[in-house]
Amino acid sequence: MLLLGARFQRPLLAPNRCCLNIRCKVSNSSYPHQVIQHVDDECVDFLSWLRHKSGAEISSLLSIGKSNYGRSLFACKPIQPGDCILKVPYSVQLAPDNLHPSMRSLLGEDVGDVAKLALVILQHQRLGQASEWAPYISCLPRIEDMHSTIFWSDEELKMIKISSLYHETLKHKAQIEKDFLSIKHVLERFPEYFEGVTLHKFKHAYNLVESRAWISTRGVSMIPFADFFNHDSNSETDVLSDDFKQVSEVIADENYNPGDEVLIRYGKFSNARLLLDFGFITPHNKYDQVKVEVNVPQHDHLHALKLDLLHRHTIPSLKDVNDLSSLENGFMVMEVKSKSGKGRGIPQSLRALARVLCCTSPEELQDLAMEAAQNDGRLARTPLKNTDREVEAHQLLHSRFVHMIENYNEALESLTHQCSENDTRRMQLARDFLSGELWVLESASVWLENYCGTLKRTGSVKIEVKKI
Ligand SMILES: C[S@@+](CC[C@H](N)C(=O)[O-])C[C@H]1O[C@@H](n2cnc3c(N)ncnc32)[C@H](O)[C@@H]1O
Repeated sequence: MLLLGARFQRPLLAPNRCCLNIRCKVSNSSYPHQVIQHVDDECVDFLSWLRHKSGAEISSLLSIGKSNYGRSLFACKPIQPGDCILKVPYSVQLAPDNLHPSMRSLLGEDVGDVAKLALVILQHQRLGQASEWAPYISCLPRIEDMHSTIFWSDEELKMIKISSLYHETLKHKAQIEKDFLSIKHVLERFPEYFEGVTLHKFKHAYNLVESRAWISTRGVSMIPFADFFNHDSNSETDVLSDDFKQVSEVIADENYNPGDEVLIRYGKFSNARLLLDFGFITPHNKYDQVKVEVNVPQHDHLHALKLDLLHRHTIPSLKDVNDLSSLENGFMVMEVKSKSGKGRGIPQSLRALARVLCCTSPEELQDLAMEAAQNDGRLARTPLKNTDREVEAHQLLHSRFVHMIENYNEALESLTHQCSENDTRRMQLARDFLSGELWVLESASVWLENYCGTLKRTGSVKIEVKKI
């Protein structure tokens, strides 16, 4: 979901999963999506309905059209940085408090806002034209047009089995099933609204919320019209919420010509997150990251000592996935941009773990513990004094990356064979997704190789000490 920026208050922090973070921008070329833009006839009613319902002008600068990304917003007049391009009052946003109190009162505390808002959508879907929200509800995509991995079949999911997204998807599907069980009694209690609502339909409504709602002071909100913005990870524009004026608004951060598609940034999301929540990925995503798991091997004769040392140096207050506290969860690696730079993109905590893994005696571990105590308490954050050991630690990481790269290449190869006859959108998504993760892994592998080579040549870690 999207995270809504706030103007007069700090933005609410997005929990692990959920909602969008609104920003906008258009690509550098002029009229980037103009060729395929056409006025979206289905939405003519929608705009006049929204204006009427809110009693205010929503936007005189944007029009609704279609692009490769589905429904989209285009500049219909010249737009300059600082222009307010859209204002949607809270009164025409859908939130969990739109759920009828008689339904809300039946829900347990464990039922989250996404599930509640999904119920609101299901209710209005059933009401059809009788719903006061019909013009908006009818603009929402059908399940057949949505590609979040939660909708992928087991066969399709196998295509991404190699990535941590596979397990994330299974976990998320299990969560949705749990939520479905928690609201099932409400479905049964109100058959006039929910008869025939299956898990499949609930999942559809659930993902409509996840792919189009913002976290707000009302919990989670669907913001009609604003949710027609598509995503560009390079964009800088936000949707802001003004609790005082009770409106959500978007301020342009650059110039747009009439006909340009206005794109926002939903958040600094990896492709795994985009694919899970929104059903697409962006090529060359600078926020892409890959989960790498490295553990202390069971057969290591210092297994217990190493685990103990690592856990003693875990800082519980840090929930950062790249802290040693997240050992069970792996480490998130991002693209390493320069093969000779500082290796930014590979978490320091992962390199620290590799240094610990390479220790072969209790004394070496003891030295690391003492060094940590003399510094900021963090373990193995500087290169090992013993250059051979430092090289060994990074070679260990390098071999882990090489292994993953081989597996990714194999997975991609098998997809290429499968795709020749029966290419589908999801296969293409799987291929692009895995290629993006492979790119990240290769960049890290090249850096590690270079680091080890330099260390071996110079026989010293002096330069690197400065870099870290
Ligand atoms: C908030 S909605 C945006 C409006 C949407 N295009 C529609 O037709 O209603 C988010 C959805 O738009 C599509 N989308 C947004 N940005 C995209 C992009 N950069 N590439 C591909 N699809 C995108 C995805 O289907 C996503 O789930």
